[in-house]
Amino acid sequence: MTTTADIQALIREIPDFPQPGILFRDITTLLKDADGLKASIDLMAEQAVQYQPDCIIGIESRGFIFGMPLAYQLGLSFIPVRKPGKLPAAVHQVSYDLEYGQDSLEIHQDALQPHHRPLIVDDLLATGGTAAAAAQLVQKTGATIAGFSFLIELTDLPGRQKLPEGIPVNALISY
Ligand SMILES: O=P(O)(O)OC[C@H]1O[C@H](OP(=O)(O)OP(=O)(O)O)[C@H](O)[C@@H]1O
Ligand SMILES: Nc1ncnc2[nH]cnc12
Repeated sequence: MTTTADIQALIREIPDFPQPGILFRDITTLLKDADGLKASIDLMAEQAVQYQPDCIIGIESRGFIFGMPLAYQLGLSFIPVRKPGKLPAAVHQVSYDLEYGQDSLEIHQDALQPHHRPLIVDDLLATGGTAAAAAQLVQKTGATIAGFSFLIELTDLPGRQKLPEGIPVNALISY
């Protein structure tokens, strides 16, 4: 059986990427291990089901890697939250700060209805700027966020504090 400790051991650390002072948690070494990849999705799905989501939101781009298989495994639909200029129909947009820069995210205005309960999925929670922006996008649609699901949380950064209060947050692995 592949455990969370096994999964953690497959994640590579790259110092000073993409800029000095950042310790980059590289998931490509996990993704190229078939057992590690399967266990990551299985364990995230087992955990996420308790939030009773009715659809999955994946945040471009690493959030797609985990969000889509999670949606497939749980039998749910998938909604992409994308970087600016990629979605073709009318969008909501939110700007946010990253651990290393600034960016914007967009969602199609008709992606969610107010009765929906999306689970927001990403590979990693650092400062929380990205996930908080995705949450703001969901709020613009009137839907209720069921929870947040991450593979990795960097606990020395105040990511959780940036997320809306009272909504469950889970990460498989903490550093
Ligand atoms: O909690 P935060 O400080 O916002 O950082 C976390 C975000 O940073 C990374 O994405 P990045 O913007 O590097 O894009 P990518 O997924 O396309 O690599 C990561 O995949 C998260 O989405
Ligand atoms: N330290 C980090 N490692 C990998 N991805 C990240 N995204 C934001 N911070 C990161």
